[in-house]
Amino acid sequence: MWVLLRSGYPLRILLPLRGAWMGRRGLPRSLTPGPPRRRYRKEALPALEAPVLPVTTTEIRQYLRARGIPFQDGHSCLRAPSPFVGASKLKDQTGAATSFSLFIDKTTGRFLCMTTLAEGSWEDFQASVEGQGDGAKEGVLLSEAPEAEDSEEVRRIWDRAIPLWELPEPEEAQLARMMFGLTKVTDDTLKRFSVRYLRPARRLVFPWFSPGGLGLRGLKLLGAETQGGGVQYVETTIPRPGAYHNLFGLPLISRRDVEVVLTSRELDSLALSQSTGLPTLALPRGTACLPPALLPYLEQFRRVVLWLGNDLRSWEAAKLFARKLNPKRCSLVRPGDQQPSPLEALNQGLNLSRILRTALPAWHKSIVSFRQLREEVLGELSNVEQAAGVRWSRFPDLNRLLKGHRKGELTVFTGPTGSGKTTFISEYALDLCTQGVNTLWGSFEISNVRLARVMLTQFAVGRLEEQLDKYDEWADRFEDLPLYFMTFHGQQSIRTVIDTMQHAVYVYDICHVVIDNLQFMMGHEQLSTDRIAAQDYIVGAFRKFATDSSCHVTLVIHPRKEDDDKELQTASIFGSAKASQEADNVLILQDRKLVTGPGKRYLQVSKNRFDGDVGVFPLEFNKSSLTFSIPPKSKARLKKIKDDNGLVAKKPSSGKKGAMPQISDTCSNQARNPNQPDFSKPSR
Ligand SMILES: Nc1ncnc2c1ncn2[C@@H]1O[C@H](COP(=O)(O)OP(=O)(O)OP(=O)(O)O)[C@@H](O)[C@H]1O
Repeated sequence: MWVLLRSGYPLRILLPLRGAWMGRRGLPRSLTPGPPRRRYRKEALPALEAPVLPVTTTEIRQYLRARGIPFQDGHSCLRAPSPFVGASKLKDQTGAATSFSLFIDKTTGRFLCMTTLAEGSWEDFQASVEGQGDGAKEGVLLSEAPEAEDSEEVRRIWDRAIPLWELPEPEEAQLARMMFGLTKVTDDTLKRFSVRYLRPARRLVFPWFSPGGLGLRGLKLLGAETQGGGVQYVETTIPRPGAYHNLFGLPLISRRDVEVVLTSRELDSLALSQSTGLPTLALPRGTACLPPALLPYLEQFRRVVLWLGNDLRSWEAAKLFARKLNPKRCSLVRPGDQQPSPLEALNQGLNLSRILRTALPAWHKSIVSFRQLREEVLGELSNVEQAAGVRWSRFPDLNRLLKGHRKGELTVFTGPTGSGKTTFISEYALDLCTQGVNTLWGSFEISNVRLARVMLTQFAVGRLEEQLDKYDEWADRFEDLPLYFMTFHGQQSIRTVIDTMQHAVYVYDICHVVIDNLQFMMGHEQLSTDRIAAQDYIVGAFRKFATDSSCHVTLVIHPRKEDDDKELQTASIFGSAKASQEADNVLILQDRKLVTGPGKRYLQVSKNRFDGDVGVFPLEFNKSSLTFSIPPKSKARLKKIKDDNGLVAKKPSSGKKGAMPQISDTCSNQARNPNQPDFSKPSR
């Protein structure tokens, strides 16, 4: 897990959260057996509190021009001669392709020198340029020492793994092929991609070679387990996922290749390469993210086809990644019965080249006709469950009402002061994050350490103070969640916050931003009319961000002062009606007793733009785990329906659509007792 470090302005500095509080387990973020990956840094790191100004593509260009540095415009990067390549080496190189070996990310300014593998921030680059004639004087090229522990492990596993066709027992080889769906993948294909098999663990082993084939930098191990008639794949990477930046298949790409097919699994790339002969690369973390660090390796391609899988999530990911890669050069293979994942297509005897020809351009004009939309509409209709978004595993009632958590929406959340808003929203976001929703937190009121402590307690569903020996175990698991924190504290300008969010979407493929709370962006306006106007502006900015970035924003807003004996309503949200109008969902944490029940808090869904279902359900706070999701078993659940003017008791209902709870292993005691009254949906 990483922290976005604030420095007054958007952030291009990243630190592992471990440094701040995770502590002891020192697994490496970057592993470099083989030639070390070099990271360029200034002699003194910038002080964390010093402002780091945001950079734009225009500024990067202006800077390069002003310094007389020639550059070429690429798809996601600018290319320039590398100051990190020795002069003699440069002289030997004639073509621009080799001498322009520095790739500068147009959005972040980060650079990578393909020749030396030096990398760093835009400030690092400027420092090296300004320190010239001898660029290395101003700074130090740091060879990141390979973590001995990991390199040894990589080497040990790799040496013990053997090619599938060298397995002594034909039955074992046959079984392994069947488990991984590789019965139609030839030995030759496995050989070309250097895939091995680790017998004792029954894992396929995919290597990560340094560019240029100079050494082994890491591994991915893939296990296959049968589950309910299907196969469940389990992945382990060394180094751990955050530092595993392997584009599997890269050593097979030639400089002259101008087209590539990106897949989300190594197995898919094997199938594609074998049946189409086209260059193909597998993304290191599937549909979860496309780290910008990989973009320089994809610059050479004039056409990129994304064929990421056969579900709506893969389709959404493909659209997001295409934005980063430059949609004008991207085409997307749409999931469908006749267009499953590449490996399945191979196994079903489908023609993969023909499927690739059906790929749709990612570039959309501003005005489209229904003809261009009809396939998307069909996709949504035939995948209603997936279109409803990611379902909570701890809050079945939220699934019942909201149906799921969808990209591009704005959720406004309110509740009385001190009622537990932060605590609840922390668990609500954590639940999604554990299911792979990349999450960015903006906690302006409580420190990240405090927040992380609450979240970790909720994650472990128990008090860690009393079992510190388990701390590392939980912390390690927690650290692998796609969870990031902005380090803002106290008042912030909305521009800075939105810039940071945009940066995080680009760098970490963030799909959910939680802002706690909006009042910290309102400045110090004293007049209430100014405050309301400021709030409207901020809500509008978050709305626009959610839509433009296809990212869900959950915004905590304080309520206006109300009589203590009144329930909060949508109209109780501080400010004008703008917040509730712009919001797709409005959630209210009520801390008054239900009229007929024992619950102390309950959650009210008072607006749901997706399908209109609104209603309430009780929340039982568990003080030791700080969770709301595990109610005491014995208590009767009472029912209410929501009406914006107050709460009205309603009879239990049964057999409602979407009433099935989602049960996870952390909340299996949540399964609803059919004899207990259900909570309602309601009136609209
Ligand atoms: N249902 C609850 N019952 C008792 N204590 C609770 C409950 N929910 C949260 N708490 C505790 O109350 C304290 C305040 O909770 P929290 O910070 O989540 O409230 P909040 O509504 O976000 O506050 P604020 O209005 O100041 O932003 C925390 O110590 C939390 O553990």
